[in-house]
Amino acid sequence: MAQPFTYQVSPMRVVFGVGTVAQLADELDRLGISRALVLASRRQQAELGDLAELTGGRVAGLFDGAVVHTPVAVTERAMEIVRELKPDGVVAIGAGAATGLSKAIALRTDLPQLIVPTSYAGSEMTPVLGETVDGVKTTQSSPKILPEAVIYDVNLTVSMPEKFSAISGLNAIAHAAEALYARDGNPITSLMAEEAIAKLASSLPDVIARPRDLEARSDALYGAWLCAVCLGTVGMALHHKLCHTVGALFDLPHAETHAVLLPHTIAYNEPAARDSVSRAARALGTADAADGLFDLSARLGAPRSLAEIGMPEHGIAKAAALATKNPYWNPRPIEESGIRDLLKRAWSGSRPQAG
Ligand SMILES: NC(=O)C1=CN([C@@H]2O[C@H](COP(=O)(O)OP(=O)(O)OC[C@H]3O[C@@H](n4cnc5c(N)ncnc54)[C@H](O)[C@@H]3O)[C@@H](O)[C@H]2O)C=CC1
Ligand SMILES: O=C(O)/C=C\C(=O)CC(=O)O
Repeated sequence: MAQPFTYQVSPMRVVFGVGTVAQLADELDRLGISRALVLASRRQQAELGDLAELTGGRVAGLFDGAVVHTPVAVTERAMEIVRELKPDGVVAIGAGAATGLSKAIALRTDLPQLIVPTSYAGSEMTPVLGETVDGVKTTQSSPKILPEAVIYDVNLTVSMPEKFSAISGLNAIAHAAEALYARDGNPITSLMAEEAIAKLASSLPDVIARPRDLEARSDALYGAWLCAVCLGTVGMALHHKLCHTVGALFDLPHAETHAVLLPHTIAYNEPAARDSVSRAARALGTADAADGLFDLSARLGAPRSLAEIGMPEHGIAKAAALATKNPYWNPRPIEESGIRDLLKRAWSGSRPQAG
């Protein structure tokens, strides 16, 4: 018998393809944006050329100070520019850091947002924003945070360094993997999650081998988009909570933290969500999802230990205590001693175990 479920689709326009950034001016018109604040790094500005030309003159100003984990101090600097220039919309061209800043501005102003993602992080599809103050990330969800439109241009992902592409792809896979056992999961999201994991698991090795291959890049971006839809549709669980806790506490790189922790959090949850986790294994083409993810990381040359990405060993106990203080819903009860053991294994890069 089918499980009862609720399924709600986000009001979001998506344009996907190769060279789609050329449609930026048309998409701005659709949203009624004629004076955009553009959030883009110098590297992206150089890659895109003349932004005034690309947007048909619809630029009020530029801000290139977005950083990972959306610190409120950076948002306040950007808000000064918003108050000064009075733009009628925000355009973020960049990876998750630029998207996070755009969402933080939209939360405060309700300005419409158009996002052009350049990594596989997936924030552009979600009404979720995590903001950081003094090493603590607080996550909230609001319809104001959800971007109105997204242009996925495969060309803009080609410059993503190979190693970061793999790591960012594992961040995306985490969204789909957790969607399979989400409390508010539903059949459509699960179908997308399986397809997403399979697409990324098969395309990421090709992206590493041939980073300029548009077919591999296109498959990876398509998989990342599906993962992002999953994250935008259902709630997060232990894996995301743990990443946010250790990421903000020790200022760890976001996607790398996901890549290291994913096999361990999936192993922890597997005894309580066998059917869902077996769908992830099927998508990976392995008998065991946690082992399959651990092996995929090795194959992609992604980091496999928290030590390697800068977490101090003495931080394990503090992180376990913090992660269990205000936990997200999770299929398996979140127990501090179990999480401490999980973090010990992830810190040293040991093979995942249910614990
Ligand atoms: N709220 C949400 O739903 C989500 C939020 N996030 C947030 O996004 C942030 C992480 O985003 P990421 O994309 O992982 O990292 P990021 O935005 O920090 O970018 C990482 C690095 O990759 C480089 N890069 C990205 N795309 C590139 C390209 N095409 N060519 C060359 N270099 C490129 C960037 O310049 C940067 O140096 C975090 O703050 C995280 O919390 C991530 C996923 C979902
Ligand atoms: O961890 C993720 O990839 C998903 C959500 C967030 O990063 C939340 C945020 O900090 O914006």
